Amino acid sequence: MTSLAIAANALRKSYGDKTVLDGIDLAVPAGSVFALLGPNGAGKTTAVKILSTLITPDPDSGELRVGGHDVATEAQTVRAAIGVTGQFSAVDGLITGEENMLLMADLHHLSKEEGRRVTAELLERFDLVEAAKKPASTYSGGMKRRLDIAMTLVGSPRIIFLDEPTTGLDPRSRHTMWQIIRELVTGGVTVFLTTQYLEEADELADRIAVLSNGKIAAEGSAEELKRIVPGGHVKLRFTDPAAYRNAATALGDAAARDDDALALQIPSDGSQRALRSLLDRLDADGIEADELTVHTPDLDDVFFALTGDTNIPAQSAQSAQSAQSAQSKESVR
Ligand SMILES: Nc1ncnc2c1ncn2[C@@H]1O[C@H](COP(=O)(O)OP(=O)(O)OP(=O)(O)O)[C@@H](O)[C@H]1O
Repeated sequence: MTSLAIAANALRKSYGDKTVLDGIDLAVPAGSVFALLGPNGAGKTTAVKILSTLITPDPDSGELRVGGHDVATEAQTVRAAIGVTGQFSAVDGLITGEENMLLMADLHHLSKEEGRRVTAELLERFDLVEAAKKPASTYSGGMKRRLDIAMTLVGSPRIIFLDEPTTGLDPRSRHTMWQIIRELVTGGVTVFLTTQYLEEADELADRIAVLSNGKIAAEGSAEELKRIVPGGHVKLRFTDPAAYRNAATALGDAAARDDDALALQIPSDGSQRALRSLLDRLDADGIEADELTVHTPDLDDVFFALTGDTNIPAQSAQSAQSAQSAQSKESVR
């Protein structure tokens, strides 16, 4: 069984009479990327601050373990196991990038020699060698984020919290940051990421939780989440007009026709059961499509459905568990 890097049970936080986190559960397997997705003010930073021991949850919260340690009673041990970067960056703009790194090495009680070695290695890894002797205030947004992560890595954390790591970055810097995050995970680090960017969660996260009104409105892999909103369909393409007409007749009103493209579109959640039933119907009439494509809605659809004012119900715990991850976004037969 995979061990959990982060396990939160009924996590609650209120400010006065404003409930920010209304009893959320989190389970993040070690070595995975977990994305907490939510609109502005949803409580993402609050969750990161609690998990990283910067603030305490409400007393009626359940158990909260990070790196196997109880956040309430073993905060020091938790702090030693984690790294945090993001909106409350530790970068000091008045000193150089290298000095920031060396300061961090001091804080982690590395020897002078070891501190210099680790600093040089990380500056190299994050492409900051040229800028190393310049004040960090002169760095671009992307360079500051890279320095911030490099500083976090001085302590060799096993769990890293990245609070909106690419907000405000240009596309190239964003892709560099994604690459850095992927490499961290390859090295066995667990990444807890908050983001407002659906694309980012889709690119990086093994599991995504959508935070809305203080609750986890849905949780699953990107593919699982896409399947809980309407808009999914199966497309059948034909090259033979006769086969197309046969299929259109066999499926009747269930299929939307595109006579020019010889394509039929059938609403479907893309589940194995739905596909089997469709294929059975086609087989029964001896119809063979030249191409079958499953289209699932994208994460934007999910996000707006779950965080906006719509009639999509919140995902039940049971459907979250039973959602299958085998379905790829575009599975072509
Ligand atoms: N110290 C505080 N006192 C009172 N209210 C607070 C405090 N910190 C956060 N809040 C409120 O809690 C809510 C959640 O804030 P939080 O920063 O966690 O949201 P977020 O999802 O990270 O948003 P963003 O994407 O804008 O950073 C907001 O309404 C915020 O105003």
